[in-house]
Amino acid sequence: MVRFIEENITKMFISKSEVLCSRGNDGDTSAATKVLHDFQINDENVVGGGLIRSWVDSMRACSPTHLNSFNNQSCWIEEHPSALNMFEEIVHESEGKQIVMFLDYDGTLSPIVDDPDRAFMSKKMRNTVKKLAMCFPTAIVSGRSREKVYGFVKLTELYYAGSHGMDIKGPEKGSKYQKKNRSLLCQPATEFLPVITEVYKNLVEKTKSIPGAKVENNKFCACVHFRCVDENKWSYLAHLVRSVLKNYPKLMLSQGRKVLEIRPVIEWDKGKALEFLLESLGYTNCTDVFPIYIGDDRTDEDAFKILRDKRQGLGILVSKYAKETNASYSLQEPDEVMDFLERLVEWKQLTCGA
Ligand SMILES: O=P(O)(O)OC[C@H]1O[C@H](O[C@H]2O[C@H](CO)[C@@H](O)[C@H](O)[C@H]2O)[C@H](O)[C@@H](O)[C@@H]1O
Repeated sequence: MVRFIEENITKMFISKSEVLCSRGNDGDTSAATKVLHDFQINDENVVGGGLIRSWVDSMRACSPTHLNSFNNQSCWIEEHPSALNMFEEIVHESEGKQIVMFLDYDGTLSPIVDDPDRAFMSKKMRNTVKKLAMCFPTAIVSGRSREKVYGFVKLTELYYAGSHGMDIKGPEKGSKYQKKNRSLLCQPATEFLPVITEVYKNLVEKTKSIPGAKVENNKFCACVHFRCVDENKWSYLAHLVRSVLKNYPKLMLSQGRKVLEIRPVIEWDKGKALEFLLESLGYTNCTDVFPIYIGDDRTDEDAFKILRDKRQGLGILVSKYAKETNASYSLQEPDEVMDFLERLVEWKQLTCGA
Protein backbone atom coordinates (compact mmCIF):
# COMPACT_ATOMS: atom_id res chain seq x y z
CA MET A 1 0.00 0.00 0.00
CA VAL A 2 2.68 2.49 1.03
CA ARG A 3 4.68 1.67 -2.08
CA PHE A 4 1.55 2.23 -4.18
CA ILE A 5 1.11 5.71 -2.73
CA GLU A 6 4.75 6.62 -3.10
CA GLU A 7 4.84 5.51 -6.72
CA ASN A 8 1.68 7.38 -7.56
CA ILE A 9 2.51 10.50 -5.64
CA THR A 10 5.77 10.65 -7.51
CA LYS A 11 3.73 10.73 -10.69
CA MET A 12 1.26 13.20 -9.08
CA PHE A 13 -1.62 11.76 -11.04
CA ILE A 14 -3.74 10.81 -8.05
CA SER A 15 -5.91 12.61 -5.59
CA LYS A 16 -6.13 12.03 -1.85
CA SER A 17 -9.47 10.27 -2.23
CA GLU A 18 -8.06 8.01 -4.93
CA VAL A 19 -5.22 7.04 -2.61
CA LEU A 20 -7.50 6.30 0.31
CA CYS A 21 -10.10 4.50 -1.81
CA SER A 22 -7.59 2.30 -3.51
CA ARG A 23 -6.48 0.65 -0.25
CA GLY A 24 -4.75 -2.57 -1.07
CA ASN A 25 -5.21 -5.95 0.63
CA ASP A 26 -3.08 -4.83 3.50
CA GLY A 27 -5.71 -2.22 4.50
CA ASP A 28 -2.89 -0.14 5.95
CA THR A 29 -4.73 3.17 6.28
CA SER A 30 -2.56 4.64 9.03
CA ALA A 31 0.56 4.14 6.95
CA ALA A 32 -1.30 5.66 4.03
CA THR A 33 -2.28 8.67 6.10
CA LYS A 34 1.30 9.05 7.30
CA VAL A 35 2.68 9.01 3.78
CA LEU A 36 0.02 11.51 2.74
CA HIS A 37 1.07 13.68 5.66
CA ASP A 38 4.75 13.34 4.81
CA PHE A 39 4.05 14.43 1.28
CA GLN A 40 1.61 17.06 2.63
CA ILE A 41 -1.10 15.94 0.25
CA ASN A 42 -4.39 17.50 1.20
CA ASP A 43 -7.40 18.61 -0.75
CA GLU A 44 -5.89 21.99 -1.45
CA ASN A 45 -2.80 20.38 -2.90
CA VAL A 46 -4.87 17.96 -4.92
CA VAL A 47 -6.45 20.99 -6.56
CA GLY A 48 -2.90 22.32 -6.94
CA GLY A 49 -1.99 19.00 -8.55
CA GLY A 50 -3.44 20.34 -11.80
CA LEU A 51 -1.17 23.34 -11.54
CA ILE A 52 1.86 21.18 -10.77
CA ARG A 53 1.05 18.92 -13.69
CA SER A 54 0.81 21.91 -15.98
CA TRP A 55 4.20 23.28 -14.79
CA VAL A 56 5.83 19.92 -15.25
CA ASP A 57 4.16 19.34 -18.61
CA SER A 58 5.28 22.71 -19.89
CA MET A 59 8.82 22.16 -18.53
CA ARG A 60 8.85 18.87 -20.46
CA ALA A 61 7.35 20.53 -23.50
CA CYS A 62 10.23 23.04 -23.47
CA SER A 63 12.85 20.28 -23.61
CA PRO A 64 14.40 20.11 -27.08
CA THR A 65 13.34 16.44 -27.35
CA HIS A 66 9.67 17.42 -27.05
CA LEU A 67 9.69 20.72 -28.85
CA ASN A 68 8.92 19.59 -32.37
CA SER A 69 5.33 19.02 -31.39
CA PHE A 70 4.75 22.80 -30.99
CA ASN A 71 3.17 24.46 -33.97
CA ASN A 72 4.66 24.62 -37.34
CA GLN A 73 8.29 25.75 -37.13
CA SER A 74 8.36 27.44 -40.54
CA CYS A 75 5.14 29.28 -39.83
CA TRP A 76 6.64 30.54 -36.52
CA ILE A 77 9.81 31.75 -38.26
CA GLU A 78 7.65 33.69 -40.70
CA GLU A 79 5.96 35.39 -37.77
CA HIS A 80 9.19 35.89 -35.80
CA PRO A 81 11.90 36.22 -38.43
CA SER A 82 15.59 36.15 -37.62
CA ALA A 83 16.80 39.53 -36.34
CA LEU A 84 19.99 38.90 -38.32
CA ASN A 85 18.11 38.43 -41.59
CA MET A 86 15.99 41.49 -40.81
CA PHE A 87 18.89 43.64 -39.64
CA GLU A 88 18.48 46.33 -42.31
CA GLU A 89 14.75 46.66 -41.59
CA ILE A 90 15.41 46.90 -37.85
CA VAL A 91 17.99 49.68 -38.09
CA HIS A 92 15.80 51.46 -40.63
CA GLU A 93 12.93 51.38 -38.14
CA SER A 94 15.20 52.87 -35.46
CA GLU A 95 16.31 55.79 -37.63
CA GLY A 96 16.23 59.13 -35.81
CA LYS A 97 15.68 57.41 -32.48
CA GLN A 98 17.96 56.60 -29.57
CA ILE A 99 18.49 52.85 -29.33
CA VAL A 100 18.57 51.56 -25.73
CA MET A 101 19.70 47.96 -25.25
CA PHE A 102 18.27 45.49 -22.71
CA LEU A 103 19.95 42.10 -22.46
CA ASP A 104 18.90 39.09 -20.46
CA TYR A 105 21.84 37.00 -19.19
CA ASP A 106 21.27 33.22 -19.04
CA GLY A 107 20.49 31.71 -22.42
CA THR A 108 21.06 35.10 -24.09
CA LEU A 109 24.61 36.18 -23.31
CA SER A 110 25.72 32.80 -21.95
CA PRO A 111 24.74 29.32 -23.11
CA ILE A 112 22.50 27.24 -20.86
CA VAL A 113 24.59 24.79 -18.81
CA ASP A 114 23.81 22.25 -16.10
CA ASP A 115 25.56 24.08 -13.29
CA PRO A 116 24.14 27.61 -12.79
CA ASP A 117 27.37 28.66 -11.05
CA ARG A 118 29.32 27.95 -14.21
CA ALA A 119 27.20 29.86 -16.72
CA PHE A 120 30.13 31.95 -17.93
CA MET A 121 29.94 34.30 -20.88
CA SER A 122 32.77 34.13 -23.38
CA LYS A 123 35.48 36.81 -23.52
CA LYS A 124 34.32 37.56 -27.05
CA MET A 125 30.77 38.19 -25.86
CA ARG A 126 32.04 40.42 -23.03
CA ASN A 127 34.06 42.41 -25.51
CA THR A 128 31.03 42.78 -27.78
CA VAL A 129 28.82 43.96 -24.91
CA LYS A 130 31.54 46.42 -23.87
CA LYS A 131 31.61 47.91 -27.38
CA LEU A 132 27.81 47.96 -27.45
CA ALA A 133 27.73 49.98 -24.22
CA MET A 134 29.99 52.60 -25.86
CA CYS A 135 27.37 53.04 -28.59
CA PHE A 136 24.08 52.78 -26.68
CA PRO A 137 22.85 52.86 -23.08
CA THR A 138 22.87 49.16 -22.16
CA ALA A 139 21.26 47.21 -19.32
CA ILE A 140 21.53 43.61 -18.18
CA VAL A 141 18.16 42.36 -16.90
CA SER A 142 18.43 39.04 -15.08
CA GLY A 143 16.64 36.69 -12.68
CA ARG A 144 19.92 36.29 -10.82
CA SER A 145 20.99 38.55 -7.98
CA ARG A 146 22.55 41.75 -9.26
CA GLU A 147 25.86 40.93 -7.59
CA LYS A 148 25.97 37.47 -9.15
CA VAL A 149 25.17 38.59 -12.67
CA TYR A 150 27.72 41.41 -12.32
CA GLY A 151 30.23 38.73 -11.27
CA PHE A 152 29.68 37.04 -14.65
CA VAL A 153 29.52 40.15 -16.86
CA LYS A 154 32.13 42.27 -15.05
CA LEU A 155 31.49 45.50 -16.99
CA THR A 156 31.14 48.66 -14.89
CA GLU A 157 29.65 50.75 -17.69
CA LEU A 158 26.29 48.94 -17.75
CA TYR A 159 22.99 49.25 -15.91
CA TYR A 160 22.16 46.08 -13.99
CA ALA A 161 18.67 44.91 -13.05
CA GLY A 162 19.00 41.76 -10.92
CA SER A 163 16.33 39.62 -9.17
CA HIS A 164 13.99 39.90 -12.18
CA GLY A 165 14.29 43.70 -12.11
CA MET A 166 13.77 44.09 -8.35
CA ASP A 167 17.33 45.34 -7.83
CA ILE A 168 18.43 48.04 -10.27
CA LYS A 169 21.70 49.94 -10.21
CA GLY A 170 23.18 52.37 -12.68
CA PRO A 171 26.73 52.42 -14.03
CA GLU A 172 29.63 53.75 -12.03
CA LYS A 173 30.43 57.44 -12.03
CA GLY A 174 31.95 58.75 -15.20
CA SER A 175 30.29 56.21 -17.53
CA LYS A 176 29.17 57.58 -20.88
CA TYR A 177 25.48 56.96 -20.29
CA GLN A 178 25.27 57.73 -16.60
CA LYS A 179 22.49 60.28 -16.26
CA LYS A 180 23.21 63.58 -14.55
CA ASN A 181 26.14 62.02 -12.76
CA ARG A 182 23.85 60.67 -10.06
CA SER A 183 23.82 57.12 -8.84
CA LEU A 184 20.71 55.11 -9.47
CA LEU A 185 19.23 52.49 -7.24
CA CYS A 186 15.77 50.92 -7.24
CA GLN A 187 14.86 48.10 -4.84
CA PRO A 188 11.07 47.82 -4.66
CA ALA A 189 11.10 44.56 -2.65
CA THR A 190 13.45 45.27 0.27
CA GLU A 191 10.81 44.33 2.85
CA PHE A 192 10.86 40.78 1.43
CA LEU A 193 14.55 40.16 2.08
CA PRO A 194 14.04 38.30 5.41
CA VAL A 195 11.24 36.14 4.01
CA ILE A 196 13.26 35.22 0.91
CA THR A 197 16.19 34.22 3.13
CA GLU A 198 13.85 32.08 5.22
CA VAL A 199 12.09 30.41 2.30
CA TYR A 200 15.46 29.74 0.66
CA LYS A 201 16.63 27.86 3.78
CA ASN A 202 13.36 25.91 3.97
CA LEU A 203 13.57 24.96 0.31
CA VAL A 204 17.17 23.78 0.70
CA GLU A 205 16.12 21.60 3.64
CA LYS A 206 12.98 20.26 1.97
CA THR A 207 14.62 19.37 -1.36
CA LYS A 208 17.94 18.04 -0.08
CA SER A 209 16.86 14.42 -0.53
CA ILE A 210 16.26 14.87 -4.26
CA PRO A 211 19.40 14.17 -6.25
CA GLY A 212 20.26 17.04 -8.61
CA ALA A 213 17.83 19.56 -7.11
CA LYS A 214 19.46 22.92 -6.47
CA VAL A 215 18.06 25.97 -4.74
CA GLU A 216 19.55 29.35 -5.65
CA ASN A 217 19.27 32.49 -3.55
CA ASN A 218 18.77 35.38 -5.95
CA LYS A 219 18.47 37.98 -3.15
CA PHE A 220 14.94 39.37 -3.72
CA CYS A 221 13.79 36.04 -5.15
CA ALA A 222 14.91 32.42 -5.13
CA CYS A 223 14.65 29.53 -7.51
CA VAL A 224 14.65 25.75 -7.57
CA HIS A 225 16.49 24.08 -10.44
CA PHE A 226 15.07 20.94 -12.07
CA ARG A 227 17.64 20.56 -14.86
CA CYS A 228 19.74 17.87 -13.14
CA VAL A 229 16.82 16.07 -11.50
CA ASP A 230 15.50 12.82 -12.99
CA GLU A 231 12.39 13.72 -15.03
CA ASN A 232 10.36 11.12 -13.12
CA LYS A 233 10.90 13.16 -9.96
CA TRP A 234 9.90 16.55 -11.38
CA SER A 235 6.29 16.31 -10.20
CA TYR A 236 7.37 15.35 -6.72
CA LEU A 237 9.91 18.18 -6.56
CA ALA A 238 7.31 20.67 -7.83
CA HIS A 239 4.96 19.40 -5.17
CA LEU A 240 7.59 19.87 -2.44
CA VAL A 241 8.24 23.41 -3.59
CA ARG A 242 4.55 24.18 -3.59
CA SER A 243 4.13 22.69 -0.13
CA VAL A 244 6.80 25.07 1.22
CA LEU A 245 5.28 28.05 -0.59
CA LYS A 246 1.87 27.30 0.93
CA ASN A 247 3.14 28.93 4.12
CA TYR A 248 4.15 32.14 2.38
CA PRO A 249 1.07 33.90 0.98
CA LYS A 250 3.12 36.94 0.02
CA LEU A 251 5.32 34.90 -2.31
CA MET A 252 4.40 33.44 -5.66
CA LEU A 253 5.77 30.86 -8.05
CA SER A 254 6.54 31.29 -11.70
CA GLN A 255 8.29 29.10 -14.19
CA GLY A 256 11.48 29.48 -16.17
CA ARG A 257 13.76 27.16 -18.10
CA LYS A 258 13.70 23.99 -15.98
CA VAL A 259 13.37 26.17 -12.93
CA LEU A 260 10.64 27.31 -10.57
CA GLU A 261 11.09 30.92 -9.50
CA ILE A 262 9.88 32.15 -6.09
CA ARG A 263 9.12 35.87 -6.00
CA PRO A 264 7.32 38.46 -3.86
CA VAL A 265 3.74 39.16 -4.88
CA ILE A 266 4.37 42.72 -6.01
CA GLU A 267 3.62 44.38 -9.30
CA TRP A 268 7.17 44.40 -10.48
CA ASP A 269 8.84 42.38 -13.19
CA LYS A 270 11.32 42.71 -16.05
CA GLY A 271 8.78 44.83 -17.94
CA LYS A 272 8.50 47.30 -15.07
CA ALA A 273 12.29 47.37 -14.81
CA LEU A 274 12.51 48.26 -18.50
CA GLU A 275 10.03 51.11 -17.99
CA PHE A 276 11.89 52.32 -14.90
CA LEU A 277 15.21 52.35 -16.74
CA LEU A 278 13.80 54.20 -19.74
CA GLU A 279 12.32 56.75 -17.36
CA SER A 280 15.64 57.12 -15.50
CA LEU A 281 17.38 57.69 -18.81
CA GLY A 282 14.93 60.50 -19.54
CA TYR A 283 12.77 58.71 -22.11
CA THR A 284 9.36 58.74 -20.43
CA ASN A 285 6.64 58.97 -23.09
CA CYS A 286 9.27 59.71 -25.72
CA THR A 287 8.68 58.86 -29.34
CA ASP A 288 12.34 59.18 -30.21
CA VAL A 289 13.57 56.19 -28.24
CA PHE A 290 13.97 52.68 -29.64
CA PRO A 291 14.41 50.01 -26.92
CA ILE A 292 15.65 46.60 -28.04
CA TYR A 293 15.12 43.79 -25.51
CA ILE A 294 16.77 40.40 -26.11
CA GLY A 295 15.84 37.44 -23.91
CA ASP A 296 15.14 33.73 -23.97
CA ASP A 297 12.80 33.00 -21.09
CA ARG A 298 9.22 33.36 -19.91
CA THR A 299 10.14 36.16 -17.51
CA ASP A 300 11.39 38.17 -20.50
CA GLU A 301 7.88 38.06 -21.93
CA ASP A 302 6.82 40.84 -19.50
CA ALA A 303 9.31 43.14 -21.19
CA PHE A 304 8.40 41.97 -24.72
CA LYS A 305 4.75 42.67 -23.92
CA ILE A 306 5.42 46.23 -22.74
CA LEU A 307 7.26 46.99 -25.99
CA ARG A 308 4.56 45.36 -28.09
CA ASP A 309 1.72 47.15 -26.25
CA LYS A 310 3.48 50.50 -26.52
CA ARG A 311 4.47 49.81 -30.13
CA GLN A 312 7.92 50.97 -29.11
CA GLY A 313 11.21 49.35 -30.18
CA LEU A 314 11.18 45.57 -30.39
CA GLY A 315 11.66 42.30 -28.58
CA ILE A 316 13.90 39.48 -29.79
CA LEU A 317 13.38 35.96 -28.44
CA VAL A 318 16.42 33.70 -28.28
CA SER A 319 15.15 30.26 -29.21
CA LYS A 320 15.85 27.52 -31.71
CA TYR A 321 12.30 26.31 -31.45
CA ALA A 322 8.85 27.73 -31.97
CA LYS A 323 7.46 29.18 -28.74
CA GLU A 324 4.55 31.39 -27.85
CA THR A 325 6.00 34.89 -27.48
CA ASN A 326 5.35 38.61 -27.55
CA ALA A 327 8.71 39.19 -29.21
CA SER A 328 8.75 40.29 -32.84
CA TYR A 329 11.99 38.68 -33.95
CA SER A 330 14.11 35.66 -33.05
CA LEU A 331 17.73 34.62 -32.75
CA GLN A 332 18.64 30.98 -32.30
CA GLU A 333 21.36 31.06 -29.64
CA PRO A 334 23.86 33.30 -27.80
CA ASP A 335 26.31 33.13 -30.74
CA GLU A 336 23.67 34.70 -32.96
CA VAL A 337 22.99 37.31 -30.26
CA MET A 338 26.70 38.19 -30.40
CA ASP A 339 26.59 38.49 -34.22
CA PHE A 340 23.55 40.75 -33.98
CA LEU A 341 25.19 42.97 -31.33
CA GLU A 342 28.40 43.16 -33.41
CA ARG A 343 26.41 44.29 -36.42
CA LEU A 344 24.69 46.97 -34.36
CA VAL A 345 28.07 48.26 -33.18
CA GLU A 346 29.46 48.28 -36.75
CA TRP A 347 26.34 50.02 -38.06
CA LYS A 348 26.51 52.66 -35.32
CA GLN A 349 30.21 53.27 -35.94
CA LEU A 350 29.66 53.57 -39.69
CA THR A 351 26.64 55.83 -39.53
CA CYS A 352 27.43 58.02 -36.56
CA GLY A 353 31.11 57.53 -35.85
CA ALA A 354 30.49 56.46 -32.24
O1 LIG B 1 16.86 36.15 -16.33
P1 LIG B 1 18.02 35.22 -16.57
O2 LIG B 1 19.34 35.93 -16.56
O3 LIG B 1 17.83 34.41 -17.81
O4 LIG B 1 18.02 34.25 -15.32
C1 LIG B 1 17.00 33.24 -15.20
C2 LIG B 1 17.58 32.10 -14.40
O5 LIG B 1 18.79 31.76 -15.07
C3 LIG B 1 19.63 30.78 -14.48
O6 LIG B 1 19.03 29.51 -14.68
C4 LIG B 1 19.03 29.13 -16.05
O7 LIG B 1 20.39 29.00 -16.51
C5 LIG B 1 21.16 27.98 -15.82
C6 LIG B 1 22.60 28.06 -16.33
O8 LIG B 1 22.67 27.94 -17.72
C7 LIG B 1 20.50 26.62 -16.10
O9 LIG B 1 21.23 25.59 -15.42
C8 LIG B 1 19.04 26.66 -15.60
O10 LIG B 1 18.39 25.45 -15.94
C9 LIG B 1 18.29 27.82 -16.24
O11 LIG B 1 16.98 27.95 -15.69
C10 LIG B 1 19.88 31.09 -13.03
O12 LIG B 1 20.60 30.04 -12.43
C11 LIG B 1 18.61 31.40 -12.27
O13 LIG B 1 18.94 31.83 -10.96
C12 LIG B 1 17.86 32.52 -12.96
O14 LIG B 1 16.67 32.82 -12.29
